[in-house]
Parts: sequence; C-alpha cells; structure tokens
Amino acid sequence: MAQLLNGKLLASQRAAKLKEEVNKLKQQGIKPTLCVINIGNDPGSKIYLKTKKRRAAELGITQKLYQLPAEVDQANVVKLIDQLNADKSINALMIQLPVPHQLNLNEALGRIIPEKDVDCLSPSNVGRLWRGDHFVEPATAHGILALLDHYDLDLHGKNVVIIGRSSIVGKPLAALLLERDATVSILHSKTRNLGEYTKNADILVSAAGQPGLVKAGMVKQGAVVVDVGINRVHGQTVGDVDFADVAQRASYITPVPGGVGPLTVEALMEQVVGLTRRQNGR
Ligand SMILES: NC(=O)C1=CN([C@@H]2O[C@H](COP(=O)(O)OP(=O)(O)OC[C@H]3O[C@@H](n4cnc5c(N)ncnc54)[C@H](OP(=O)(O)O)[C@@H]3O)[C@@H](O)[C@H]2O)C=CC1
Ligand SMILES: Nc1nc(=O)c2c([nH]1)NC[C@@H]1CN(c3ccc(C(=O)N[C@@H](CCC(=O)O)C(=O)O)cc3)C=[N+]21
Repeated sequence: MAQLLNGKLLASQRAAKLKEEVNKLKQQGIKPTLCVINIGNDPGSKIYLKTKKRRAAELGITQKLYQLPAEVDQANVVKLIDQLNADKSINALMIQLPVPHQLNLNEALGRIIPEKDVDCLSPSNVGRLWRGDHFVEPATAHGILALLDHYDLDLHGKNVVIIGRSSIVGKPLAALLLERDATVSILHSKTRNLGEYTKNADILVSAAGQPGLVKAGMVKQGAVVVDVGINRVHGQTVGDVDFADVAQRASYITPVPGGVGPLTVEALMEQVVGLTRRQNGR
C-alpha cells in the first residue's frame, strides 16, 4: 500500500512560515494584495476561489475578486487588466482558466504586466521560465515540486510522465522538471495508447480533468503517482486516478482532496509575497 503524499499538512506548515513573512512586511507598511479575475462559472475555478479566499484570510493577504459574466467582451476584460496593472495597491494579478471561447486569452494574458503576473502566463514570463531565469513560478508546478522534495523523492534522471499539456499545469511543470534533470514526457488527448508511456513512469502526474483516467494497469509497480485532477462527481471532489487500485501498486500517491490542491494555493500565496517583495525592493 502506497504512502500518502500529504499536501494538506505540508501546505499548513509552509503557511505558518509565510504568515510570519507577511507580518514582517505589514510592519513595514506593505500589504501583499492579490487580485483574481474569474470569468463565467468553471467548477474547478470555483473550488480554487474558495480555498484561496480561506488561505489568504489566514495569512493576512488581501484578495480581491472581479467576477465577470460569461458573455463579457474582450474590450472590457482588457480595460479591467489595464486598470489593475496601474493600481499600485495590487501586487499580483491572475485570470482564472478556462475563459469563455469568445475571448482572446493570449491577448489578455499578454496585457498583464510581468511584475504582477503571479501565475507566470504572460509571454515574457513563460519565456523566462523556459530559459531558467524566472522570478515567478506557476503555482501548481511549484507546489508539486515542493511536495516531492518534502518526501525526499529524487528527480535526477527519473522518467516523469505528465498527462495534460495545459499552460497552467503540464507545460510549466515540464519546464521546471527539466531544470531538475528529469526525463519528461507530456501526453494529451491525441496520444495513442497512454499506457505504453505511463508504464515507464517512475513518477506519473495526471492533470487531465478526467475521473477514472489512470487505472492500476497503467502504473509501474512502485511508481510515485501525483493526481492533479479536480473533478466533481456526485457532489464529491475526486481526481483523475482510480485511487483504491492505484494505491496498491504505487509507492507514494497524492489523495484528492488533500494532495496537490492545498499546495497550489499555498504556492500561489508564496508567489504573491515574492512579487510584493520584489516590487518593494525587499
Ligand atoms: N490540484 C490543482 O492544484 C489543480 C488542479 N487542476 C485541475 O486539473 C485538471 C486539468 O486542468 P487544466 O490543465 O487546466 O485543464 P485543460 O482542460 O486545460 O487541460 C487538460 C489536458 O489534459 C488532456 N486530456 C484530457 N483528457 C485526456 C485523456 N483522456 N487522455 C489524455 N489526455 C487528456 C488534454 O489534452 P488536449 O490538449 O489534447 O485537449 C489537455 O492537454 C482539471 O481537473 C483542473 O481542475 C488544475 C490546476 C491546478
Ligand atoms: N489561472 C489558473 N491557475 C490555476 O492554477 C487554476 C485555474 N486558473 N483555474 C482552475 C484550476 C483549478 N485549481 C485548483 C487549485 C486548488 C484546488 C484546491 O484547493 N483543492 C483542495 C480542495 C478541494 C475541495 O474542497 O473540494 C484539495 O484538493 O484538497 C482546487 C483547484 C487551480 N486552477
């Protein structure tokens, strides 16, 4: 039976340290402030908003939410971003994904000034990430690496297989893993025969958003399994991994909830504080 990678516990340990840092900044009159733009009604985004709100309040970080209707047009989104870029009281700015199809997401992301781009999605920050000279790290990827490091799971030379090629999980995680000398494969919905690849994984990461996608037969005995998926099934939050069966084969596994999710939130808050320091020369 696999050992659990307890993201919830690690997140609360890291939060205790972060809170001290926030307090120190506040003593200097600096109030870290995150601003989130959410467009429409994505269920994963809704959960993220809720958990961020709770964690920000605990840490003493101010979180502002702009909830826009699904029909909003591009001009209004761009106008809001410009306004928030110029607002000196805001240190960090992010747009929750996915956004409705009528919007030009790349244009909107390109509008966020890199200094406030806490999700690392603006073109210059994505470029820096792949060059390895970045000043902000995408929260989910940062959280996953923090979890693996906490359990002393080595990455050097390991086969890491990631299911999912999105800009918020698969791609940035691949960039950070390459920096750590892992051998990385990225699979997606057009990949033929996922199992052929996943069976070679020392570390398997699933970020597809498909409940039940990863079955025990796809997993190598003793592999580390990281489940990023957040799906709502019969009113419960479940991941992508068939947990009960896969846990019999894996050496370590993340639960959902309580695995990657809490660390994503914690890592985001760490990045908010990091950007705030940078803007204030601390
Ligand atoms: N726990 C956490 O901290 C976080 C959780 N999430 C969750 O992770 C999941 C993924 O999020 P996100 O990356 O934004 O989602 P996207 O929908 O942007 O990307 C999903 C990716 O998975 C691939 N995919 C989907 N179905 C399959 C399949 N059957 N086989 C192989 N590949 C597949 C897609 O392929 P293609 O590109 O071909 O369409 C795509 O690359 C969601 O459940 C989301 O809520 C997201 C961020 C953080
Ligand atoms: N620009 C952008 N960046 C993201 O990182 C991003 C996004 N958009 N859109 C939505 C997805 C989803 N996501 C989650 C993060 C944490 C939890 C989380 O805190 N989960 C807890 C609670 C689960 C629950 O209570 O149901 C857990 O897994 O234990 C969930 C979902 C980030 N995403």
